[in-house]
Parts: sequence; structure tokens; C-alpha cells
Amino acid sequence: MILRRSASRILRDQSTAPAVKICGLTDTEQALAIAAMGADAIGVIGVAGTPRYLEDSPRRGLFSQLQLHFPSLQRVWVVADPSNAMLDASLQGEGTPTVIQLHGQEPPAQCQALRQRHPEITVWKALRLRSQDDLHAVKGYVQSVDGLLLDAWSPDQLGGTGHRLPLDWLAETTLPLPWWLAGGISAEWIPELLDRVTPDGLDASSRLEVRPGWKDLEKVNALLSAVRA
Ligand SMILES: O=C(O)c1ccccc1NCC(=O)[C@H](O)[C@H](O)COP(=O)(O)O
Repeated sequence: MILRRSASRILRDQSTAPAVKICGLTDTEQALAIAAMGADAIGVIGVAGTPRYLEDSPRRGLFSQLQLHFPSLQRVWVVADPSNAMLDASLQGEGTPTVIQLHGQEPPAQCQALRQRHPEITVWKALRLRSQDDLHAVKGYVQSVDGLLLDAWSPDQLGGTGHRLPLDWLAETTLPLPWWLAGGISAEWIPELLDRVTPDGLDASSRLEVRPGWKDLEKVNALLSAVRA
């Protein structure tokens, strides 16, 4: 594998708990409740036509409330192959995100261009891994993004599938950027997961849901407790 473990490259000390992002929120009260439980980041989906998509006005309302009550929490807007116009508009006015998560086919140059146009924003690139070899793509993004999100690949959905990456693919690997592990994360997987991999953050969505976009707050709390145990 291209990026082997090396002491100087480990970005998160293994003794500290990874950050937790809860993704796919559609309701402001749920988002505030999850922030109050201690989540580090809340994600809202900006991909129209997907089941957790939140339109402009409610997204701004949700992000505004988070900004007001939990100013240090990361407000993540998940988009796929966005136009410049869509991004520029979303970063103006009330209820802006602090992080743009690029979840489509965005090449490094597009990520870099976004960072140059909006230096105030944090840019994460999601890589949906079909095989361990897909980790080679990481090299291309090192100078172009602030962080990576490694997610499971699915032929018919961009994200929120509940599919898990094999931990073997990541167990002997360290990455040159802060990285989040996504895909099928829930409380009962945490002991094995944290025993084998050392991501800077964990991103969870569908396995914590009652239905797409609506979280079971007990499952969210159980995940946060398991990560911090
Ligand atoms: O979650 C969605 O519905 C979604 C739709 C379109 C693009 C991306 C999407 N989700 C991205 C995420 O960051 C999810 O949290 C990630 O895929 C993990 O989801 P899950 O496996 O359900 O925990």
C-alpha cells in the first residue's frame, strides 16, 4: 500500500478518541439534540434527488441554529459535482457551512480551485473505495483538500448506504491528511474498529436512523458513548 504507517505521519494520537460526525440530518431540533450530546460535526445532504436531501431554506435554518448554539461544531454540507454558482451562493448569507464535503467525481484541480475561491472554507474530499487499490487516489488530493472521507462504494447510491469498508484495507495504512472513516458505522462496531484503525474522525448516518433523514437519538448517543468509552 502506498502510504504506510510512519510515526511522523500519524495525525491523531491513538490514545485520543476520534471526532464524530453525524450525517444526513434534516431536522433542526434533531441536529441541536445531537450537537448537545457532543457530536463534533453535523452533516446535511445537498444532493438533490437523494432521500436525505435538504433544500436551501431549511438547510440555512438548521446551520444558523447550530452556529448560534454550538459555534465550534463543524457544519458540513455534502455535495456531489457542484457548480461554482451553487457553491458560491451557499457560502453567502445566513446559515453557511464551515466544511464542504465533495462526494462526487471531483478531481484534485476542482477541489483546489474551490479552496482558492473560498479560503475561508474547509474542503473534504470523499473517496468511495471499491478496492484497496483505490487508496492510491489519495496522493492526488494531498495538496488540494484539508481532509479525506473514506466511504464504501455502492453502484447505485453515492452515500448513506450502511455498507462497510473492510478494516483490513486501512489497518496498516496511515494517510498524509486528516481522514474520516464512513460507511455503516454504529455503536456495536466501535470496539473492533478502533482496535484496528486510527481515523481522525468517524462519520455515521443510516445505521442510526428510524428512516432516511430521521435519527434514532438513542443510537446516536450509544455511538458517541462507545467512541468516548
Ligand atoms: O447520505 C446520503 O444520503 C448521501 C447522499 C448523497 C451523497 C452522499 C451522501 N452521504 C454521505 C455521507 O457522508 C454519509 O454519512 C456516508 O456515506 C456514510 O453513510 P452510512 O454508511 O449510512 O453511515
